[in-house]
Amino acid sequence: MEALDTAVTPALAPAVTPAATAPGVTSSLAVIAAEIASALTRIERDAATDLSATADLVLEARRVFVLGAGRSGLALRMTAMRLMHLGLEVHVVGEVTAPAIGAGDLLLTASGSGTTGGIVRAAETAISAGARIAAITTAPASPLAALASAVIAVPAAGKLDRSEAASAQYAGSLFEQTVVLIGDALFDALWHRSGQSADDLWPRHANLE
Ligand SMILES: O=C([C@H](O)CO)[C@H](O)[C@H](O)COP(=O)(O)O
Repeated sequence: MEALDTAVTPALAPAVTPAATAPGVTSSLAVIAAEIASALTRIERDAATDLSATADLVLEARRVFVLGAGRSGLALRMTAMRLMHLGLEVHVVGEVTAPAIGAGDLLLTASGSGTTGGIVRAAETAISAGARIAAITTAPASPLAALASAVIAVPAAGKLDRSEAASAQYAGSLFEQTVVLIGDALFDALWHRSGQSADDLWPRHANLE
């Protein structure tokens, strides 16, 4: 037990700001809520944003593949689940059951930087195979965006993404939060277009614990 304490202590050492003077969780939550609202509002006003085109690409696709690295990928998995609930054939790239992508398929990607090597290479491969790309990114001039048929440009760069950070949060946190909400907005719009009721979708929810 003593050895464990010794190992953990150095990780806690940088916390030099007394808890009483540091912003509390409630304060941080208010900042995050304001940042999300600002980023999503600015998406609506951004002429480069292609929300409707992305929804159309999803509807037109034979199958939808989703791909993102790290937290961007985790956020996009939530969208993958909802699109499956909608009745679409959806695959998470990297899962053992994901088949080869091909003509008529859509690769829906999320990358804050738009430069993550594995994502860009996968997009190039997908295009070679005849698929189309949709990209959610903070960087509309990035290599990933250049490959995409539709780009949802989110003003959500974090402190490690670019020098002119749009967010006070750590790294890609704001971007990753918006990916979840953009995915929910895509789902919501597509759900209404589908004419299905909530009851129609419910049987597609996982029933194995
Ligand atoms: O997990 C991530 C990191 O913690 C930033 O918050 C990123 O999502 C991951 O590194 C992928 O980067 P991007 O492709 O630039 O989103």
